[in-house]
Amino acid sequence: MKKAGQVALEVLNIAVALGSKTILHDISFAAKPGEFIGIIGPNGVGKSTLLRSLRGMCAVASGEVRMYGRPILAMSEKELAQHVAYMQQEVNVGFGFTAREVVLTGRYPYLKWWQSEQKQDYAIAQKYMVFTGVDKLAEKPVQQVSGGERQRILLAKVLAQETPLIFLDEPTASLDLVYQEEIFRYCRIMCQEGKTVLIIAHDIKQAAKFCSRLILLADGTVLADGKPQEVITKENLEKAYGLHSAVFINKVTGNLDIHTYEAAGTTTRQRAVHVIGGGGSAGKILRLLYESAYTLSGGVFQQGDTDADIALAFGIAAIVGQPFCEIEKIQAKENREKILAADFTVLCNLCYGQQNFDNLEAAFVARKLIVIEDTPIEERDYTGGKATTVYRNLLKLQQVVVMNSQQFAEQLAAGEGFYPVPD
Ligand SMILES: Nc1ncnc2c1ncn2[C@@H]1O[C@H](COP(=O)(O)OP(=O)(O)OP(=O)(O)O)[C@@H](O)[C@H]1O
Repeated sequence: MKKAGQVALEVLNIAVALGSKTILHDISFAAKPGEFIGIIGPNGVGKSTLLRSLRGMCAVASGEVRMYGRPILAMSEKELAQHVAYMQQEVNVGFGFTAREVVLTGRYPYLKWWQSEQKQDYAIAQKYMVFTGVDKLAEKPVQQVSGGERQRILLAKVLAQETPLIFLDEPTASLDLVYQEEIFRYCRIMCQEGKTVLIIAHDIKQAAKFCSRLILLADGTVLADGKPQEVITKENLEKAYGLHSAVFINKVTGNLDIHTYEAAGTTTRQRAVHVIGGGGSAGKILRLLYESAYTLSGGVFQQGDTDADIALAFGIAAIVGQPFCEIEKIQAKENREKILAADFTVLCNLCYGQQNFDNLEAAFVARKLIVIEDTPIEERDYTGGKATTVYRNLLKLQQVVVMNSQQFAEQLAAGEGFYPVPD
């Protein structure tokens, strides 16, 4: 008997072995009605095994699984099927069955052995075929529908089971982007109606966009469990997938986004570089240097500026000032300290106004300075010529090397350094 406010699913310290191999261990979590939980993790980590165990299709070596307070081992197959509908990764749909017949099989937990489907079962099947947009295919043999349509027919079947819990094992595999999003949207609607959905997903960005919670598996257990932004961090992605990444909020979509990159030859961070930028001038330079394993600092950027966002995404120590304000004394001082502490400094192709003029003056203290020049200084000078004069004086200094950002990228990739002596 389900009661309001009850936990839908409890997983109490389970371990699962297949043959002699322990696949999962120390797994505990609880799921409430209305939660949309994405299960993510690398290939072979045990996501399908976990879902099968929670459905009672794979025995647990220790621990217990409960649905609405009842241990699943105490439930009959029919009772279980009234609690949870499960869409497996590989489903063999019987040859010659129409879409409607397939969806109607979702009603079997409610039929007595002597009964065939009733009028009401047909109505329920119809309702979910409409919901997943396959009602027009009702009389078509499932062998004659597309992969995407087939997935939606199978989803309608799972929904026709009308269970409070729904488990989906990669329901979006082999679907195009539109169908993938649709399945996630259907799930979100179902959760808003009070169901609990557990979905195995490989597309982390999509899972983060739609799921209310993510469970990340690694090394046979739960590495992280929480809201998408708590689970999808560069540290967790590195631990679980061995993936080097920057995690950030995409300003265009407003969604969590991930930038992945190949790690440089060395995993230990090498020489220290300070990047003077702002207004988006430093983004590419910061990314290139970070991916080449330099230890970075940057500034003085302005809050809300993409350079500040990029620094945040990569976990780079950045000096960030208030937008539309002159660089404050304390930030100017910190900027110079970082420049002095760095092995070399990069002055990006930034535009100068009164507010950020100190960024140009600070560059004079650099012992080694690379000046990125993609556009002539005159086109970037909003100080009435003052910045141009100071910039020209800067370029006369012996420690200054001038190049455009393309040359910078090429020299960095070549790994030869920027100076005749090591940087
Ligand atoms: N019958 C079996 N006997 C022994 N080991 C098995 C068996 N079935 C699967 N495994 C192993 O169990 C581990 C977990 O498999 P599982 O399919 O649960 O992983 P997964 O995370 O769902 O993978 P994927 O992302 O590739 O679908 C894998 O290492 C797999 O090789």
